Amino acid sequence: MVLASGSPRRRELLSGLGVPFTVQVSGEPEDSREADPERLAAELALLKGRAVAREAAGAVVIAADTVVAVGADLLAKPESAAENEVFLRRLSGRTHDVFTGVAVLSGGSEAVEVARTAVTFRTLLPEEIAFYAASGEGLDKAGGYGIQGLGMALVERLDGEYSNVVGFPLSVVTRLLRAAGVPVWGTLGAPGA
Ligand SMILES: Cc1cn([C@H]2C[C@H](O)[C@@H](COP(=O)(O)OP(=O)(O)OP(=O)(O)O)O2)c(=O)[nH]c1=O
Repeated sequence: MVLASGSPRRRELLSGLGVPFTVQVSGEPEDSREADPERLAAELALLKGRAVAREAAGAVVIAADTVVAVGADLLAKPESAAENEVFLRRLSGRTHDVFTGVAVLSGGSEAVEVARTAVTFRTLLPEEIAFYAASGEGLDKAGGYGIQGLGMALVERLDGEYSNVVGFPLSVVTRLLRAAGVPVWGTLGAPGA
């Protein structure tokens, strides 16, 4: 199995599934004009997977992409602490959606699925926004926060899978890998599950 991702969070979560893997990142920039966040997450996950599958014949390749959507806006990774503050002001006191697309490619077949989690932020004080942005934690993360870190303190409520927000929805990952013949936690599961 090959993980087509440079994300340390994905590596860590995949490590827990009991299946050996290597990491290979294509380095090709992903590009899409898709405006719908769910379809975008699926498309980018597939593009990342395909770029690596071309160079990893015979392997099962898994890739993912996380998209944060608030209203009609998509929040990518903030490029500076100042932009991170703008993102946090946008997220404060409201609910946004986190979509992660997971693509599994093996032997010429492709499967892709998207998980969605609704995340509600509490209303943040301006000082809290400045403090969190200055920590730098949000800079390499879609939406500008990390729920697995200090960013946990920003979140009031979750509706959906936690691991999806971290960037690797384990229910989807497990299902797609088993369907591709990878024995997650030592089993392929019930037939047709
Ligand atoms: C919202 C949120 C995002 N993130 C991360 C998950 C992803 O790593 C990142 C979204 O960017 P992605 O483009 O999905 O992934 P990536 O660039 O980190 O890695 P690669 O393309 O090589 O697979 O944001 C968190 O770690 N915690 C969070 O709470």
